[in-house]
Amino acid sequence: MKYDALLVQSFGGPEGPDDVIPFLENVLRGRNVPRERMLEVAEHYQHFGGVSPINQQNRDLIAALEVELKEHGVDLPIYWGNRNWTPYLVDTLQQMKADGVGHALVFVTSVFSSYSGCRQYREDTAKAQAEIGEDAPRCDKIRTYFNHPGFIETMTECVNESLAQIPAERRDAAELVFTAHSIPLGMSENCNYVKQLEESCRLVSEATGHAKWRLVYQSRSGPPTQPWLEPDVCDVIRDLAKAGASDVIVSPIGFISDHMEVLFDLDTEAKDTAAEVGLNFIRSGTAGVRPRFVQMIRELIEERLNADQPKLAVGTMGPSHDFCPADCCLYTPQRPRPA
Ligand SMILES: C=CC1=C(C)c2cc3[nH]c(cc4nc(cc5[nH]c(cc1n2)c(C)c5CCC(=O)O)C(CCC(=O)O)=C4C)c(C)c3C=C
Ligand SMILES: [Fe+2]
Ligand SMILES: [Fe+2]
Repeated sequence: MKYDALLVQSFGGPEGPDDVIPFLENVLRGRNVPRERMLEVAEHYQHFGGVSPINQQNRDLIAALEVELKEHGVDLPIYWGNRNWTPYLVDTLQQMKADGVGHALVFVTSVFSSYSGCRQYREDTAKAQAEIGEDAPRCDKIRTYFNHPGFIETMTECVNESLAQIPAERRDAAELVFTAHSIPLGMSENCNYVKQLEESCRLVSEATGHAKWRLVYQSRSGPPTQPWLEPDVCDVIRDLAKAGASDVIVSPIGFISDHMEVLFDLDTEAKDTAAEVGLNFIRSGTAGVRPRFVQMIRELIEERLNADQPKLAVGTMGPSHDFCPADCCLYTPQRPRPA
């Protein structure tokens, strides 16, 4: 297939204190999340000067990708558009149209398939295209990469670096805890989020040779009455300490960069919890601009440009679909019944 550009589609984040509340209002529009939770999360951002690192991380990823594509003769300009903050997707698509882009490949920064990480990005695109009108660039999302060797090797490298920080005599007993964004059970029922996460964790654990792992969740935002994926990382840290563990490695496999949910929910909250209960806490890295990860994105682009290119996947689930079926990652939130 012929494409004229790569679009990096992401979440967006505030770039200063005054951006925080309007950004969170964008994130939570139409969501069943108590206002108190929004204000609590706002405090996390204000802790860091109201600046989310996610935007700079996306700029860094794009710069690394530009070099990677050039070095391998892939001639595609790269654009960047967000859901919740500038540069907004609609403005980016408008610019792409002005630059003569007719058909773009899209790399979405969410790894695992869910409404928020898959379908909502496609809905964002359709909405922006409708606003622009008939000549809006066509956009094809690149398949999910949870079992691409480039993602698994990158996360394995991160976990191996963490294991190496634990004294050899304690290493085998260390608890490897993979984390991902919690989502409402009603959302997880209609997608392969948990299944894909379990497969990625299993593959990374196998590649590291460290069998003592579990998958837990973080960053829950729903009201207490709504069931979300559990257990929560901080509860698990407390339980592990009670059970006599000494070392815990926390690997945020659900995220590709150290954005606010990693810096606050793990590096602040989970780390403090571990300190309280006397556990040695090691936070493992995210993919960021690690070379194998950037190479993976180039490989995913090349397999779409060239039908002869192999579609790489490890484990038992095979490469995911290039085009999402009509019912992919559907979610219709249940509104709480009036009292
Ligand atoms: C109903 C589900 C979700 C609510 C409510 C929610 C609130 C919320 N999220 C953030 C910040 C981030 N969320 C990110 C990704 C993300 N969020 C959900 C679900 C809900 N979030 C999903 C399923 C995903 C996709 C999985 C993933 O990408 O990890 C991200 C990461 C974006 C990225 O890396 O591209 C951030 C950051 C806030 C501040 C918030 C409100 C309280
Ligand atoms: Fe989220
Ligand atoms: Fe999907």
